[in-house]
Amino acid sequence: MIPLVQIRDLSFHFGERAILNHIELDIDQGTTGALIGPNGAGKTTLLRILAGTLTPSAGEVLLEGRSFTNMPRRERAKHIALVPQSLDVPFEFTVQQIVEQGRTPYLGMLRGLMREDRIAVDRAVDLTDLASLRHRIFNELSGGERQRVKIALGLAQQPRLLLLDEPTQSLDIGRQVELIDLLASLHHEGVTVLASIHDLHLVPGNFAAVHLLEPGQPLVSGSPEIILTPSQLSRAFHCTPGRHPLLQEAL
Ligand SMILES: Nc1ncnc2c1ncn2[C@@H]1O[C@H](COP(=O)(O)OP(=O)(O)OP(=O)(O)O)[C@@H](O)[C@H]1O
Repeated sequence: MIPLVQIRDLSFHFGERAILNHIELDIDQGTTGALIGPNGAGKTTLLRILAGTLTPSAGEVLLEGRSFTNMPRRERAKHIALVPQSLDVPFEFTVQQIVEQGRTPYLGMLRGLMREDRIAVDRAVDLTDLASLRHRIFNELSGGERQRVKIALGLAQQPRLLLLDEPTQSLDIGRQVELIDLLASLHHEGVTVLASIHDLHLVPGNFAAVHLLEPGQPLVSGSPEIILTPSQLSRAFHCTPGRHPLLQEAL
């Protein structure tokens, strides 16, 4: 079966600086992947390329074998949604209004929200347990509450691939577990998930595949048992073995 997404020999430069070099990656339909790597390795950059908000300098991204780069932006947004690290909301938008923005790719010039749009928004609100916050102002929410709103916004797009950029950032441990449970329920609904993540202890048991990105290096992919070894992590994160609990024994 053809992978949902294929990244082929992809490189990316910011000006003269090479950030991603010759990246190869297949993402199979219905899988959950964790994208890990040290600060500055290019995880956000890779997610943004996958979401279509950055264009690769070389190589290509294929969605079910079709060029993703040449697909109209609106069409791309129906397949792949990115939950960013932060969301700047300049006005006093409510949670409901923000989540409704996820329907933008489906709206025509003269077409407001239709029944199917409201169903998708309600479903996203339910999955992220936001019903009680629906009428609150986004900018007045806590970091953890905002995180759930960003995810609901992505879910309202009804993507086949949901990308999340450090989704556990600013979540307490209870909310981290809720997030992991939410990703598991999305997985059961057939949504493919790729999340960049620094909390490596959350990876085993919750993500089937791990993709390790080091600056300027090819992406290394495998199961958590293969990738999350003390020797591999201490090399990738430039940390002496034994100096961090995660580097003392396999996760
Ligand atoms: N707009 C930009 N212009 C120039 N360089 C940039 C720009 N955005 C990011 N970079 C650089 O690209 C590199 C990769 O950044 P990126 O945010 O993708 O890394 P990351 O792996 O997500 O890091 P972190 O774990 O710290 O979030 C970094 O060195 C960063 O400074």
